[in-house]
Amino acid sequence: FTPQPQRTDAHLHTTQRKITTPIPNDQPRHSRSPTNTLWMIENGGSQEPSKPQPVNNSKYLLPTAALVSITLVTIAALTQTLPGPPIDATAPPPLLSTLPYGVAFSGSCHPYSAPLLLRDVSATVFSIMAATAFVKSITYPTQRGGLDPRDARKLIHTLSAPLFLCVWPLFSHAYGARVFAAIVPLLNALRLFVAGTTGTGTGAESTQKNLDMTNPSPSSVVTAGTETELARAISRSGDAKEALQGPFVYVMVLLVSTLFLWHDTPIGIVAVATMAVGDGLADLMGRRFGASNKWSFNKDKSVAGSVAFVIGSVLGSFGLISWLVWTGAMDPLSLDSWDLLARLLVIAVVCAGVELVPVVDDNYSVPISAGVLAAYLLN
Ligand SMILES: Nc1ccn([C@@H]2O[C@H](COP(=O)(O)OP(=O)(O)OP(=O)(O)O)[C@@H](O)[C@H]2O)c(=O)n1
Ligand SMILES: C/C(=C\CO)CCC[C@H](C)CCC[C@H](C)CCCC(C)C
Repeated sequence: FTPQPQRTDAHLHTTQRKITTPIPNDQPRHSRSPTNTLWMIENGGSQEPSKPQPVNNSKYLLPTAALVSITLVTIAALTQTLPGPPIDATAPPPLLSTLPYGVAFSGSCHPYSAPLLLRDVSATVFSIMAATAFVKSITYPTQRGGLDPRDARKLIHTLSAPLFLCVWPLFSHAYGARVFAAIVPLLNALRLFVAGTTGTGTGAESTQKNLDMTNPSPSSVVTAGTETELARAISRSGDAKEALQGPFVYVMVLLVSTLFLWHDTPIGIVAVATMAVGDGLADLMGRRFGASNKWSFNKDKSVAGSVAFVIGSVLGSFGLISWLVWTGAMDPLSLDSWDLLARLLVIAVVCAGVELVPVVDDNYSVPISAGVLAAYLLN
């Protein structure tokens, strides 16, 4: 018990004392910091501990960033900087078409018409709202102890990207539609960046850090915004800074695949499905059924997890390719279904091996390996 110097502050009309109590290790993760610093704020001398009410000052981040990005891309489309539908629909226009003034390079696209623009803006707004609602549907129960954070992290990992690719048919056939779609992973990358860099850490840490009563300005009060909730729900250790690791790489892979591969080719689809569904199911199934069948060369991972990886990758890739072809978003491949499944199986088995390599971050190695193999075997 270390009483702080008595201080009253006209601004706060309170005094405070710091009580540090060690927390046993069997306590829930979020309270298992080395010391659970509990700030007691005495209001008028009462000894009742009271937690500061968090101020969500990041709730305007997502809508503001969404409005700015959609406005900028719309202006690009209206000024013909962003190209519309390819003139020769049988041949995808060159990559340069998506770059600013790229249509001048290729000359192979119509202008962005108003109906196409309205469709792509609407699809973007819907996807942003759906992404926020989907993530919230997992972080909300996790924040209240209804879901193990490790399962929450992997459920979001497994489902986010496939669900995003499932809404791709909502976007138009304009070449620039991929730039609108790329706004969705870009905004989530921004959310993760803000959560990981604003030091909103775990419960005690953020309380201690943000309740700096030497500077009782509103900005020093805990900012428990949705970004903090998101970062804690997808963090293995409870440290919000983890949002800048696996999760950030995941959405950047999704951004690059959307912007530069889109559904012109199966390469990005296979890379994303292998990263999301394959690696996600490997974790979820491996942690449950892998205890007795660990690999001899990598005791952290199991045969059960690798089998789940292969099955998830094949079914995820095949399912998403089939969906995009069936909805007309993607041209049919020149392979029949069994040939496609066989090639996807080869890609999945090789990537399952890559996932077992302990010295490389599988958030990079798996999608890159899947994309290179898909370019060779499917394109
Ligand atoms: N082939 C695999 C892959 C994973 N696992 C199980 O899932 C856990 C987490 O797997 P990992 O890929 O290491 O996930 P993280 O690295 O924690 O998550 P991320 O890839 O998102 O960073 C492993 O400890 C193991 O219990 C497994 O049994 N077999
Ligand atoms: C926890 C993650 C990886 C760790 O291995 C994944 C983080 C995912 C982001 C928090 C949210 C990504 C949302 C997608 C870009 C869009 C989904 C849209 C869809 C319609 C639900």
